[in-house]
Amino acid sequence: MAKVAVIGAGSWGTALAKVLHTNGSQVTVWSIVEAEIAMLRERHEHVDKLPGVKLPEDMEFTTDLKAAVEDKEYLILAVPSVFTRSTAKSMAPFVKAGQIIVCVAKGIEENTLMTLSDIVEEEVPAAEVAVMCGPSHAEEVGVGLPTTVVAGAKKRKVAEGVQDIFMNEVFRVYTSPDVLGMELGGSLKNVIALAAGMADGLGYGDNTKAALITRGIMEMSRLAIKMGAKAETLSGLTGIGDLIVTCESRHSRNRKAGMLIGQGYTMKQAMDEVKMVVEGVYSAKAAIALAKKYGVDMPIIEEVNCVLFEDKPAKEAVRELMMRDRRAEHSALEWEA
Ligand SMILES: NC(=O)C1=CN([C@@H]2O[C@H](COP(=O)(O)OP(=O)(O)OC[C@H]3O[C@@H](n4cnc5c(N)ncnc54)[C@H](O)[C@@H]3O)[C@@H](O)[C@H]2O)C=CC1
Ligand SMILES: O=C(CO)COP(=O)(O)O
Repeated sequence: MAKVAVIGAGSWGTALAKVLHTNGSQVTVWSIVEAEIAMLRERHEHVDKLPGVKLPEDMEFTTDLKAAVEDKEYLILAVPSVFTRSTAKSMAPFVKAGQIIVCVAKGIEENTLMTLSDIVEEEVPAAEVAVMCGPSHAEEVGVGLPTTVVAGAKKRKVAEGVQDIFMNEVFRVYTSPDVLGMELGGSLKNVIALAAGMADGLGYGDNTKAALITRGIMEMSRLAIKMGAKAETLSGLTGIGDLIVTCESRHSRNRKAGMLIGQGYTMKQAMDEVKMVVEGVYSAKAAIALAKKYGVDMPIIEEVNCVLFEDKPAKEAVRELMMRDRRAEHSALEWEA
């Protein structure tokens, strides 16, 4: 039986805590939000963020970070990306060499352009750092619908350890050494999902959605590969797989926020309405900064930035994408002489 703490009690942390407990781990859930812990203790259910998913009576809930972190083999870091650094910094004094921190959030830090695992390595040098992501909405994981994800780490042993504690007959976990590719896939897809949602909100159709997903994965891949990620990762679960689920699913927070913006809500109104974290809004500026730094063309992500931060109407953004200079689909393909 592994001793595990889930740090962050939003919808994802709660769903993963349930998976770990089902698999026989002893699970402690920590949140900085006292009212959330009080609710979890009393109701054994996150009634706001994951209603209908009952948590076991012997799961512990605490606001005491030291107690949560100490003596645990695995620390599952499930706070939204904007709180990753502050939470990691607060955990650092309690983390001992060899404890494994698994980053399950998705994002790129706006001012440093760092991935979340890099932030955790910087803040908690004693820890071994892993990531886990893929096409996995909490609402479906919480009720045990078959789901596949990938556990990533530089060392195979660490990734396989994460695979061991999470894997079961409805939660299949692959492993990968391409942590960078996984994290870029998981973060950039949220920005494309905002665009897909905007298309839905504008009343556009399946053709538009397919175009955004296909051209979206191309621009995500262009950047990720230039940064050193592997092409296979972008065409796997944490790339195209996660992009498909987030652009299509009724559970997707980013798609929903985009849809509201497409219907005329402001970014702030849309984020308030979704009530859970809309990571694409935070990753959008970082994505465009990385595109500039690495000299990569990312037209969809550029237009999403214009809609979010420059009040460009979503309809106008789609028109501009459609009216870009004509070109070949794959510029590297050669023509007959
Ligand atoms: N919900 C999902 O289906 C999935 C979410 N993720 C990722 O997991 C991360 C967390 O997402 P959700 O659980 O959906 O978010 P959420 O919006 O449901 O939960 C946010 C939680 O953050 C915590 N929090 C609030 N303020 C904080 C602070 N100042 N410091 C530290 N923690 C604080 C609280 O526990 C709060 O419930 C995101 O990066 C998301 O992209 C990844 C896969 C699936
Ligand atoms: O990353 C996630 C699911 O894989 C959560 O983000 P969305 O809810 O926007 O899809």
